[in-house]
Amino acid sequence: MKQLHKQTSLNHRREEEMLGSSESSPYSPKSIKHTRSLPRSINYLLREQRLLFILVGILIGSTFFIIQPTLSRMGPPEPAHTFLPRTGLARFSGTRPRTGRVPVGIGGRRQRIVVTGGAGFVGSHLVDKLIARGDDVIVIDNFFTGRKENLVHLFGNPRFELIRHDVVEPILLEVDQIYHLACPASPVHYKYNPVKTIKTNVMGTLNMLGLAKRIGARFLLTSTSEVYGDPLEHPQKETYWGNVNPIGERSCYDEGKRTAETLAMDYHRGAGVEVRIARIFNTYGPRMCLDDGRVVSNFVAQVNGLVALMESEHVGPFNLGNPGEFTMLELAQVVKETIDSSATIEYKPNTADDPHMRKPDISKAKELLNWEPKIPLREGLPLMVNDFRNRILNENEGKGMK
Ligand SMILES: O=C(O)[C@H]1O[C@H](OP(=O)(O)OP(=O)(O)OC[C@H]2O[C@@H](n3ccc(=O)[nH]c3=O)[C@H](O)[C@@H]2O)[C@H](O)[C@@H](O)[C@@H]1O
Repeated sequence: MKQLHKQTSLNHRREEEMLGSSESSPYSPKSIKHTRSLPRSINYLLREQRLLFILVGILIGSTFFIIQPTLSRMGPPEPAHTFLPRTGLARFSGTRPRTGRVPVGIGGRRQRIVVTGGAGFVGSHLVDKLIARGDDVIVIDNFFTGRKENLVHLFGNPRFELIRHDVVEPILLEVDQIYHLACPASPVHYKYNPVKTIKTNVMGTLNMLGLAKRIGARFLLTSTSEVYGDPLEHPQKETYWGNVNPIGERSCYDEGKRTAETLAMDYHRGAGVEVRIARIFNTYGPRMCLDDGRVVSNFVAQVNGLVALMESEHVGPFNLGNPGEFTMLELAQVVKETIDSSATIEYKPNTADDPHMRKPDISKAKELLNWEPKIPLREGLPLMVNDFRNRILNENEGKGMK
């Protein structure tokens, strides 16, 4: 009963509302004339000057869109590189404008940079250079051959971060540039676990290229003169395809780096990633592993070449090395003259697949990157040897920090 009563009074109220809206509303006396002749929406617009508001809105909107492009042209030049907000990831469109890149250190904003293998010999010098330039640097290293001592002077610097991580596992970071150096580089180290060396070169490079693609970062690969193998062309230009044994003891490194180059180029062509490829020739200098065992030929000046390449508009590959050629006997002579006159020379059989001669043609780096090595062997060697001596004398060498 109660329910029936409720329903009846509800219907009654609805009827009243309907009547009221069309005939007896005390709130819209002006509209009564129009309601019968015009559709409801037009009637709504005309009522209380809604149309005027709409027209003013359209006028403001179109003024903004006409003026906006002019304003953005008057603003500071936009760097060609896409900078990502710290809070979000963006995808590289593949058609980024290449003009207007502000050279780093000349009024540009500081960059966020990842250096994989940054605790190593070349990597740690590179990190020093980037930090000195004012960038934020994140080092990723699994400390296979790298050492915390190489970076200890940066601990506590708010622009420096160190992450213990193996690049064979993916990692998600937001940065503007990736220098990918992580890889055991000396034969004693890469032959220690050849399968892991290949894995680092393939999976590690894939992961870092994938990251570069995802966040729109520029990616630099440190490849090596080993991609030329035991060269049949001398000196080696970047156009030379090499002579590499695919099944030898050194193949894990040589072929690993060749594959890394292939991956970089495929990400570049296929996914529009901005890649840079450097082929480093044997480098020597302070912080080199004491047991490195590689023949010295270039002081760490290569680091400047890496930065010049990263900031350039050239993909590469670029040979970064010293074209000054010397035999092992000549090198031994320099050591005797500049470091230890009592040193004696021992003759030992060569290791398998060791290249018989190698000499970079660096015309391309000279011309396009304005780079060439500056420190002659006689000056550079004693610097490295002093560093070795200090480290051997230091009781903590190799202990505690690793
Ligand atoms: O001259 C070259 O061709 C080489 O130069 C450097 O190598 P380098 O600094 O001389 O060698 P290391 O001192 O052994 O540095 C390699 C770094 O990579 C790190 N690493 C190695 C292996 C690995 O799986 N993950 C990883 O982070 C090591 O711990 C170390 O810090 C580059 O790191 C190599 O990529 C390049 O091939």
